[in-house]
Amino acid sequence: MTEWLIKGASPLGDDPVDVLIRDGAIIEMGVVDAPGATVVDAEGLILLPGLVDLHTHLREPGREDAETVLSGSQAAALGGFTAVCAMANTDPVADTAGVVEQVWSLGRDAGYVDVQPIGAVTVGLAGEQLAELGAMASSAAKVRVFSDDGHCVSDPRLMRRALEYVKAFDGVIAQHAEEPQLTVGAQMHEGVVSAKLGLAGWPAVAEEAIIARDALLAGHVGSRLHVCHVSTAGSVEILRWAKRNGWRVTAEVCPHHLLLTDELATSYDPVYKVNPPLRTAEDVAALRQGLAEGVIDIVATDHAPHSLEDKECEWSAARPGMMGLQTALSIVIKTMVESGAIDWDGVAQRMSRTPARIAGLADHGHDPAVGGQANLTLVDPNAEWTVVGAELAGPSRNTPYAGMTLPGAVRATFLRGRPTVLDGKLTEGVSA
Ligand SMILES: NC(=O)N[C@@H](CC(=O)O)C(=O)O
Ligand SMILES: [Zn+2]
Ligand SMILES: [Zn+2]
Repeated sequence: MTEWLIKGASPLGDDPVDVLIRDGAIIEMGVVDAPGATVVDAEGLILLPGLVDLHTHLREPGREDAETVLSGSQAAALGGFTAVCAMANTDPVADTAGVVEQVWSLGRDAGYVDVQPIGAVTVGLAGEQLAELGAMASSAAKVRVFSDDGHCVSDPRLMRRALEYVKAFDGVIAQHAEEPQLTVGAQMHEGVVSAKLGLAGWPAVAEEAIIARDALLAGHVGSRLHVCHVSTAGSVEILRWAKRNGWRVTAEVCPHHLLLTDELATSYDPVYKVNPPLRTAEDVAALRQGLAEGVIDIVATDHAPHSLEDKECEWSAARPGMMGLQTALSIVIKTMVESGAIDWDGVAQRMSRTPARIAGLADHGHDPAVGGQANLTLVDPNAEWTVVGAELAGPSRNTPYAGMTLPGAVRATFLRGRPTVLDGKLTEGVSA
């Protein structure tokens, strides 16, 4: 088997070392000479544990015209990820052992990242009847994260039962926090800009009310709650309160909510339409602060590719969601690292270690160390690149960052000791 020698990389920004990889594992770190090994020149590059995304939409089965497990896996590898959690809002919905096993094996065949399926909480995401959570947990896909994402589990009794049920196998319910009665017809954040544009608003309280309720429920039954795509300053306050109470609540923020605001809707370009919506500059500041403090635990992409027909249309007809896998790390560098709010260790914490722990992915989220599995990412912190929608992996191109020049570029990604990306380009993958 091929040996790989990464030369002169800086683990988490520390002093440069060489890293020798064989049979999927790191076998030596320091000043290493290995004549037979293939050398990867990593001078000036940061070495991170492979990134882990807790919130990805892969669209297969059902909307392969927008993304497949293969194309989404490739986008993930290019973005520096070694594992992604695939959301359940596919067609058919991932609400049975059969569907989650199918997605899991498609991911393994694709061979670019570990694809860990998320199971639906309710049958068909309909919010009426619990799905077969136990069967999904004991399937080959070993599901631990359950979510009706795209929809809120709004019935408090059902939410309580789901939280209680997953306790048996240390599962977690990942909630899309949106009180549906408060967002009927909503098109964008409810505020000054929506009033000016005459678009129906999605108020902050619709998110905050559900987070507060679910935190109370999770505290009451002693279960794990994860809050998806936190978007408001008020939500950060509620999470701070929940954590102070010692409840088992974790939360994620998406890159787009760390950078973009509702002002962008004045263009009426549906590329800026997303759930929850882009909020105000005050919300953006509070989210950055919450992420720096650890009140918000992780960054997750909510990568939501959509076909051209679903996105290149008028605002009200467009589907919500934006692509994010290939831009996530750069947006985090731009919003959090360049400002000094977090360092590279902080990036590893929020984009690898903690998401791996929440998802229960034992092989991921470990700092580079001798004996450990080689799931690694090499980043050039000084590179810049300009985003072009048509150059992103997969058939969709709904990126809100088109034309922006972003800092930081992924140069290589290793999955179990084999490169999925080298020199910033995809390899053949690591299947077979
Ligand atoms: N975020 C979005 O705007 N859309 C997501 C669903 C979701 O994450 O709620 C999608 O599946 O397209
Ligand atoms: Zn959602
Ligand atoms: Zn989502």
